[in-house]
Amino acid sequence: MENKLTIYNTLSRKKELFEPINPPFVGLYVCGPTVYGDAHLGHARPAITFDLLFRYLKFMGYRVRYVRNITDVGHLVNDADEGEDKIAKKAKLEQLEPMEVVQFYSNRYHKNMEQLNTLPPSIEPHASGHIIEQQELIKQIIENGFAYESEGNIYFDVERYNQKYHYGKLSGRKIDELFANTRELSGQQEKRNPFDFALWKKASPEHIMRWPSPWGVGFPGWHLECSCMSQKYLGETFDIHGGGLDLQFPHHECEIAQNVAAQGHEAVKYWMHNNMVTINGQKMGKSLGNFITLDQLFTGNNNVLEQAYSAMTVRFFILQAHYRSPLDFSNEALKAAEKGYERMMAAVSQLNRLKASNENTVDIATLQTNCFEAMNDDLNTPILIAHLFEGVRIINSIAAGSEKINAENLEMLKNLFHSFVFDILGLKGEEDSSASNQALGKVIDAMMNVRKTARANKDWATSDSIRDELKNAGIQIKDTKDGYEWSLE
Ligand SMILES: Nc1ncnc2c1ncn2[C@@H]1O[C@H](COP(=O)(O)OP(=O)(O)OP(=O)(O)O)[C@@H](O)[C@H]1O
Ligand SMILES: [Zn+2]
Repeated sequence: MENKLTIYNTLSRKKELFEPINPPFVGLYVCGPTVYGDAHLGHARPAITFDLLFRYLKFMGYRVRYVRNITDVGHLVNDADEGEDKIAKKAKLEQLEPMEVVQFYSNRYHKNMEQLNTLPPSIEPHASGHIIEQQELIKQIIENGFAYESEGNIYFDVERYNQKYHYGKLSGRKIDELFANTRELSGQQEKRNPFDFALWKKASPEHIMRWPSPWGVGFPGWHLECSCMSQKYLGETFDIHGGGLDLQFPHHECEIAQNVAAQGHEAVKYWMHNNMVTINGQKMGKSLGNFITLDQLFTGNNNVLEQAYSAMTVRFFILQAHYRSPLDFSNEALKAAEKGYERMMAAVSQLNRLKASNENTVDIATLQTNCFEAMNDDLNTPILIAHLFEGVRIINSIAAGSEKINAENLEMLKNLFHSFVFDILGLKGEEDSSASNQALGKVIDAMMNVRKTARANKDWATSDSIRDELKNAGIQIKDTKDGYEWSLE
C-alpha cells in the first residue's frame, strides 16, 4: 500500500508526510504514567491515541518498536525542582516501600490498559532501572559545557544552551518571557537562572529514593529519563516521540535540550501531542484531584457517574474525537459513545449474516478510499468513524433489501470492517460487563443497607459477617464521607 500517512509535527506546527528514518523499521517513544495512583480517564487518551498509531503503522507493514516508560523516580510534586518525589510521598502515606507502590500501580495500570484493548508496548523501561545511563548523559552534558554543579546538584544551563542552540523551539516559549515569569517565583539560590532545570538533585537526609553518583548521593531530574531511555532503545535519532500536550513544556522542551546538549543534534523527527481530557473545562489530573479512575468508569462507582461505562465505550469515546482536540467528560457524551459503539458492533454481526447477490448497487471501493484518507490525514478518527457509519447504513440497507451487494464487494466490505474496526481502531466485542457491574453494585448496596441496619441494632455478628463475605467474594469496601466506595480486588 502506498504510504500517504501525514502526521502533525508539533515541532514544525504542520502536517508532514510520515517518512521513517530507516524503513521498514519505526521507532516510537511515548511518555508513560508516574505510577503513584490509579489510571484515570485522562491516561486512557495517550494510551489509546498511540495504540491507534502503533496499530496503523503495523497495519501499513512497518516493523514498529514501541517504547513506553514507567516513571518511578524523580517526578517531584508540582513538576518543579523542589518538593517531595510523588512516589515516595505516596509510599510514606501508605507505609510501603516506594517500589511496592510502583509495582502495585503498574499492575493495575496494565490491567486497565488490557481492558481498553491497547497492545502492550515492545519495551517498558523504568527510570529507576536506568540510573547509570542517566548519569552518563549528565557527564556528557557537563563535558560539553551545558550544565554546572552547585551544592551537590547538577543544573542544566539554559542561557548558555540558548546562546548556541534554541531553547523553546518546541513550545514556542521565549527565553526572555521565561526569565520574567520565573524570576520571582523561585527561591532556589543554587541555580544561576530560575529557569535552569535539575539533571541531578542532592538527596536530603529524609529523601528515601537515592543513588550514589560522582556528585554525591541523589536522584535524577524527571526530564532526564525520557531523553535517555528513548535513545537507549531506539537509537541516536528515531522517528516519533509522543505524549500529552501538558508535557510539551517543560518536559519535552527539556528533553530536546538535553539530547542536543549531549550530542549536538536532535533525537526526534516527529513530535506528536494528544490534547487533554477535561472535566468542567479543566485538565483531569491526579494531582488536581478532579479525576475519574478507569475502574470507577467501568463499575459506575463514582458520584459523578450516572451509570457504568464499558471499556469499549470508553475507547470509542476517546476515538470519536480527534486526538488534537480537547475532550470534555460528560455522561451525555459517554452515553452517546455507548450507543455509537453498540450500533457499530450490531452492524458487524449483521455483516456476517449478509448474503451476496448477482446484482450490486453499492460503492465499497469509494468507502474504502475514504476510510484510508481519513486515517492518513493525521489519524482523523472522527471522520473515519463517520465513514464507517456510512458503511453501517449500507449494511443495514442490504439487510433490509433496499440495496444489493455482489460477492466481490461483500468480501471487500467484510475486510474493510475487519481491518478498521478491529485491527486499527482496536475495538472488540464484549460481554455486557457494564450491565453486570451495575447489577453487582445494586447487590452490594442491598448488603450494605442490611449491614447499616445491623449496626444500628448493635448486631455486630451480622455486620461483621457481611463485611467478611464481601471480602471473601473479592470486594473491597472503603468508607468515605458520603458513604462508601467498592472495588474489585
Ligand atoms: N487529562 C489528561 N488528558 C490527556 N492526557 C493526559 C491527561 N492526564 C495525563 N495525561 C497524559 O498521561 C501520561 C501520564 O501522565 P501522568 O502520570 O503525569 O498523569 P497526571 O494525572 O497528569 O499526573 P499528575 O497530576 O501527577 O501530573 C502523560 O502522557 C500525560 O500527558
Ligand atoms: Zn517523558
